[in-house]
Amino acid sequence: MQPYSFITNHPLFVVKIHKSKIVRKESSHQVYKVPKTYFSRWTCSVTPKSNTQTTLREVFSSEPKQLSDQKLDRIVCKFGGSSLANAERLKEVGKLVQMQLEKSQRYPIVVLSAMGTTTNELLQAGELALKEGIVDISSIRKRAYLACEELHLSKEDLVDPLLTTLDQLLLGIKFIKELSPRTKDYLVSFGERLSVRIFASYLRQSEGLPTEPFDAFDLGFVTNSHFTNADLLEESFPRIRECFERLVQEHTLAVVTGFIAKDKQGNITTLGRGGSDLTAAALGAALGCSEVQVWKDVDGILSTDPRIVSDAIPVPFVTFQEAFEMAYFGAKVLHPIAMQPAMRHNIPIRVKNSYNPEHPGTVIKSRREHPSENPVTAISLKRKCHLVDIESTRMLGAHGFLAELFKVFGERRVSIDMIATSEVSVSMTLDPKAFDTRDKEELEVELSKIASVQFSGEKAIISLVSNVSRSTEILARSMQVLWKENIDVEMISQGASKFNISFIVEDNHADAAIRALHKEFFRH
Ligand SMILES: Nc1ncnc2c1ncn2[C@@H]1O[C@H](COP(=O)(O)OP(=O)(O)O)[C@@H](O)[C@H]1O
Ligand SMILES: N[C@@H](CC(=O)OP(=O)(O)O)C(=O)O
Repeated sequence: MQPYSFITNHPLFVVKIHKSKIVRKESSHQVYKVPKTYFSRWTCSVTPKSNTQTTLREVFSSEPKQLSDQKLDRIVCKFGGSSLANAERLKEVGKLVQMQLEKSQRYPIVVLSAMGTTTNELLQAGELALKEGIVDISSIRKRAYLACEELHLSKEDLVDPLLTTLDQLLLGIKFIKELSPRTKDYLVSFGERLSVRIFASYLRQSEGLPTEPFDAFDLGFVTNSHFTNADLLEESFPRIRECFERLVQEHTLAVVTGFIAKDKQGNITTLGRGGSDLTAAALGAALGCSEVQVWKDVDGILSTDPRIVSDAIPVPFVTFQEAFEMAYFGAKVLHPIAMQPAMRHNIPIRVKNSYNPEHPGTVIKSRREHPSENPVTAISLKRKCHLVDIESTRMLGAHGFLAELFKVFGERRVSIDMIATSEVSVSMTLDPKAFDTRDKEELEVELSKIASVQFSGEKAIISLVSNVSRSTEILARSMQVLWKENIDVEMISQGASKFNISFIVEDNHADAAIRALHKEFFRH
């Protein structure tokens, strides 16, 4: 089928419309070239549902919908693991979904992560099977069974088939002694696949809602094969739209797995930790929804990590770029890439608290209507980064040095976060998540061919997401504060991003630095 094809819901015919000149003639289908006045560049195949005299003209008597520009008058509501810890929380989330339904009179599209810490437990179970030869899914089984019992659902039909397959997968890991990134993705997919089935069943049986669970890969989510951190392919967007229109009726409340997708070979992939936010934003963008709501356990995006500063305050508004900088530089609250589809299609994201639904939370939009008085919007922290100091062994100013350097990192898919250069030396920080000991050894060997290299671990990047047009003030106040705290700044990056000023400090000074800076900009 062509990517843009869709099926109309005519009562008398199954009508498949294809954006192509020629449609393969299937035995049971009559193929019609539709008159230009109805669908320019569209052809269709029509299968009568029953013996009927209805003419084609009647089938196409209404104006065709323009698939690509059409907006869907629904919102996407994503609930993360922190909102789905147990049966009680699932009931609360059920209430929030009903509230949304009453408010808008439209079924929201619900995206769910795995319940609580299931993803971590699945990964631990994989490691245990690999390293100790022990197959143990008791914590995962217990959570799923407890939820079924408390929600009065039959565990035999709902979760047992998935748990049996999970058991077999772990046995496979134990015997084959292999836990490749591909297997890891298959392993963690059980978390989201369990949660959507339990929640959809609960809403259907207890609340009488027309709910159906969907695995995101059945709704068109296609990625490349970078297992554990796969990129959503552009072709997913028209596919999602086509699948959604075909599989989800107007009166269906769809509950979709976050985080997981499939590659073109049909292997299950994941979008990176926290990737359900991206699933929600991609669905919202593909379907032209009016809003994407991301429900967490905090009152929106806070001025800094609440685990370091307990009185961090909610930020009512941030731009997409600011949210991206925050997320990329460590604020765990949102997946860094999630902003991209929403930003491209100009769909606002609202971060809300499922434990405090009355709070307005944070709105993320393209543009700020009024400049904020505070030059700093929020402070984020990325810990345990590696700092690499590289000095060219070639003569001063040799061209192509930086290009060669970046090629070494690019080939190993190691991303560089911050960078500072002088004539012959370069210092950079590396994302700890995309970098392991083997990468380090390989990088050392390759880089030593063109430069002298020194790695030092245990660094932290502190990022002030801010109005950079006030950078002199921000830098002066920040340096003063850090100087008083006796904290050395090892590197500064300012100016490259219009929304971010970053400093490198020793990791063991990071908490003190964040507290001092937060006090200076938010609590003075
Ligand atoms: N700047 C920040 N604003 C809000 N939350 C933050 C921030 N930085 C870190 N966090 C942490 O992010 C958590 C929410 O993200 P996460 O656990 O991924 O939610 P979920 O699993 O519900 O998607 C919060 O509980 C909070 O501890
Ligand atoms: N369950 C996955 C995906 C996810 O997005 O989770 P959460 O929404 O709870 O951050 C993870 O733990 O990474």
